[in-house]
Amino acid sequence: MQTDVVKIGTRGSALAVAQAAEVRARLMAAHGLPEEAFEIVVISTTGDQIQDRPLSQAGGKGLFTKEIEEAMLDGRIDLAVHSSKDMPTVLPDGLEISAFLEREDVRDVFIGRSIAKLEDLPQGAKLGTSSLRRQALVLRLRPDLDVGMFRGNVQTRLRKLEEGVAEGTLLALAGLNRLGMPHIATEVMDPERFPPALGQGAICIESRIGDARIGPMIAAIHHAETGNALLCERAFLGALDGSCRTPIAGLARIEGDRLRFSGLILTPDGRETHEIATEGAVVDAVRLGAEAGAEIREKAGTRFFDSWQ
Ligand SMILES: NCc1[nH]cc(CCC(=O)O)c1CC(=O)O
Repeated sequence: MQTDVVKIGTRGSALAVAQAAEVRARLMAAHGLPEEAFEIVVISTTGDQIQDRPLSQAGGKGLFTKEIEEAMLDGRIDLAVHSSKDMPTVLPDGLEISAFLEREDVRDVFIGRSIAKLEDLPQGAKLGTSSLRRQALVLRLRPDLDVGMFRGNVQTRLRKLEEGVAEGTLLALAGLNRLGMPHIATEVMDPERFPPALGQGAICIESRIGDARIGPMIAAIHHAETGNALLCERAFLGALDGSCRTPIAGLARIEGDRLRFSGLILTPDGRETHEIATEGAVVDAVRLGAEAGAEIREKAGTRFFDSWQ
């Protein structure tokens, strides 16, 4: 029954395809289905095509999701697998995030070419990253470093490092774990000093609202604790109207029925930072995140946000 094959849309990078395969494996296990019940459909996005400038300058949100969402609305795919940190807070009409998988390691790692630790790099050393958050966090710790653009998927960036384009780079440990290469990290960053992107380490599944076949299928693999943490983090991000390409960091942690959230916003040069910490009941996840966002906004003032432009 070819028409019943569930089509899973994803970007084409090795990491994205590994994430889609993980979702397929979980759906197979949850529903006792064979691999042939699913097809992984690779879709190229604007974010994948832009290699010559930082994504923060490419304009617009959802650079990694737009083409995939169009395919879902057209019925070419049935569900899409994304990294939560690449997901805008507002989705197109008719689509929703229907599940989160259990979160992987949330931490960033430093990968040094010949020096293992960020703090041991010589004065003025070159560090490559295309993330404004990582740029700002690095400059806060090491204002002397020469932080430059480093685009491309994980493999491309590692090749550039080998070629000596930079002395080091930073990546998410979750991605390295999923690619089976955590050993290339030379330093795991402490999330207190170097907080992750909102949503980091969590795979999410997007689908059509009200899809009677796909909706319940996906609900079976939802991880509630991760879902609640992400509700809080995405509410914080929504209140700041940001995306993963602005210098915002933060993390929600859940213990039992309690949720603790801490968030941080920085100027791109890392010189000015504002922090917020809050805690409350897990059932109030969205309110806690939204209030933290409103509060940090007020703390920082409009001049701070103007400096991002
Ligand atoms: N923006 C690219 C991206 N989106 C998600 C991850 C890592 C995996 C994750 O956070 O779940 C990465 C690569 C990186 O930052 O190292």
